[in-house]
Amino acid sequence: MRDAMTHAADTPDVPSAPSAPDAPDAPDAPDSGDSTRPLQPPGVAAATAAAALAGRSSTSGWKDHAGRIAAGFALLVLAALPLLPVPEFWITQANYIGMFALVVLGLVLLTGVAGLTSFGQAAFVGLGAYTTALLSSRYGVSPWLGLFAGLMVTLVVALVLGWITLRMSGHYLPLATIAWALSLNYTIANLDVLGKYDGILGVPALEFLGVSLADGRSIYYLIWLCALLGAVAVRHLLDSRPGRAIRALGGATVMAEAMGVSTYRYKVIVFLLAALLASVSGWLFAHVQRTVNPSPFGLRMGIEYLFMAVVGGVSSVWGAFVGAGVFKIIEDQLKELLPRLLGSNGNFEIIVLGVVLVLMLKYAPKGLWPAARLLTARLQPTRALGHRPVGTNANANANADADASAQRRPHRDAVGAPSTTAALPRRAQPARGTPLLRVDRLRKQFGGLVAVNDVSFTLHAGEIMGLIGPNGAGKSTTFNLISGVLSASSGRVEMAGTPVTGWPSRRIARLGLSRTFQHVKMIPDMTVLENVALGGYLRGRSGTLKAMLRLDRAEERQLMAEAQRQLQRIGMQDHAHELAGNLALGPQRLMEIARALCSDPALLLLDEPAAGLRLKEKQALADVLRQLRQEGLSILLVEHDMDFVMGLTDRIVVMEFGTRLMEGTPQEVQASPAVRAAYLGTEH
Ligand SMILES: Nc1ncnc2c1ncn2[C@@H]1O[C@H](COP(=O)(O)OP(=O)(O)OP(=O)(O)O)[C@@H](O)[C@H]1O
Repeated sequence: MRDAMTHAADTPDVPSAPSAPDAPDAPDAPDSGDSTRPLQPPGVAAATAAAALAGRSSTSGWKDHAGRIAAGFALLVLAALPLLPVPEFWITQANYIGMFALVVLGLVLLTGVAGLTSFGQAAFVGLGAYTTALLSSRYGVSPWLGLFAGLMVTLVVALVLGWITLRMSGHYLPLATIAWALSLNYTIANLDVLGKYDGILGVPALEFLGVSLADGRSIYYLIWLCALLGAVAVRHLLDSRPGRAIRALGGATVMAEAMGVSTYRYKVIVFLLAALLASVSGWLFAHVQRTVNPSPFGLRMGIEYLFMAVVGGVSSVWGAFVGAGVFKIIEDQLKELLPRLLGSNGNFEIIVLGVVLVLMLKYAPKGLWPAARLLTARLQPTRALGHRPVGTNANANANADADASAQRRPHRDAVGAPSTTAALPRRAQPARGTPLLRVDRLRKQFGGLVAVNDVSFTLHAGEIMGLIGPNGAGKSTTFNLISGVLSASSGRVEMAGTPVTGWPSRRIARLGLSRTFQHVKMIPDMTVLENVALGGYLRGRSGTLKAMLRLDRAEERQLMAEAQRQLQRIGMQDHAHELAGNLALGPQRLMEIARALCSDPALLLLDEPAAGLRLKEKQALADVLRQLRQEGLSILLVEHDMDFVMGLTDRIVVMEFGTRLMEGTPQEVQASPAVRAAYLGTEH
């Protein structure tokens, strides 16, 4: 168990959606210290970091430049399209692509990033469309008020649905989305007031400052304004404090909770955002079509939105546009072509699209946008690759799409000027020698197995305590009970005088407890710097709206500067912009320590921090931990490397078969025949 890691760190094909680093029984992989850079004492690292950042800028500068030119060109084409003498059909297509992309953007957040699959987004489109259609056509309400009303109706319905379904896991959530997609659609189709299957006719056109948006060319700008604003807001969100928490939802919830994140709250937020984006699309749809009926809001359309997301790249913001565009254009062409080819009418395009989806899942599961990014990264001039900074690799660059990786730019700003960024406030450490952690007859049973059997000990502020014992002794389970990852069967845990037994880990984290995990838990497609910054979650305040409006930059700079500082402290600064999933096990463990330190803890729980490190790295890590102790931090560590433990700890608790065998100084423990017997597996 102890040498296990959560994923293949050197896998070149890093998934753009978070994988499952939280899985407790992840496959074992050999330790690899090769890419580990020696730990450096605090302060020595600054020059190296600056050099790495300077080296980095030439590659990313080229990419940024090319990216900006491509984006500028795309915007120019978008802006000019309605002014050009192109067929009306093109404009209609572009309008639908913009409206579809809005819904798919929600799916990028919900499914691609947060890992919550929904087949029901079309129902939210329907809520937005029907609300404005009903109010504006029957009651003469302004369509702009209809937008607001649609958003409110969607918000209420999504809140209720989210509250009921978002605690479900596995296959149950997608099944639940199918259920509510069907029931919402049938409800709409059977209400007299909504015109049943005939729907509502005579929906008025939108007007803006007295200008009618009745024709396709004039509403085009509004549709694309909404779509692009949605995309920018989603990108901003993903590149922020709440964004990092959202990106943990896809497979790192245990870790995120231990860093103080309420993962359920963020699931609800993402669900609401996706529903609201769909509702805006529905509002536009109603005023483009000037009529609504239930069929565009059914389950089939819900599946097609997911299809678009997968085609474009389910975790990629710009992939939403690619997916919507490719889907709409191919579907329309097939609708024209297939009946002519086959000589009869029918929805043959569905069959072809189904086959295309299966082939895409097989050969390009990440979607077209990430595939295009990979291709352009490969075509990148070798000159630029030659300037790649220490610690990064081509795969990191190529896979750094996730569009979630928009985050890099501000981070560079942040770490580029750490001296001008005010440091985050720090917690007052408890007085040295006072009891900080009291564990009293703590017990955990897994069925008939007593993993932790009435264990008691007290850790005092400012000391480093070791928790050792043979494999299976119950050390990691004890860690999980103390930190709230597992709930105790009985017993009591007190942190700084506060009873925390039964508290969830995010609540305990607020008291200043931070931890690392026996099996590294991280977000592999986020950079090392971002992973570490997630540790500082509780030190920030910026919420979702602030992040989407980009009003969080000052705080974000502080968080990033703090993350950079902690990386420097443990000698990992050269890896700051590398994808965490590309690190070897040793650096991943160090990254976890930096992440825990980023929370400014009073008590640090380290589960096998030295595993995967080379001798010099272990010695440097021990130096860093001693330095932390000097600064007043208290540390409880589980470790199998006896030299490391004996040279570092003040006191040691030895466990065997779930019970506390003894407690004493390193010398007392080393001299104990009982401890030796426990390790040798003999009677005592
Ligand atoms: N979730 C679980 N369900 C059932 N049994 C578990 C669970 N977690 C741990 N155990 C069992 O509890 C016992 C203690 O496990 P634990 O991981 O705490 O030991 P450890 O001292 O940390 O061992 P190692 O040094 O090998 O990591 C083991 O027998 C283990 O198989």
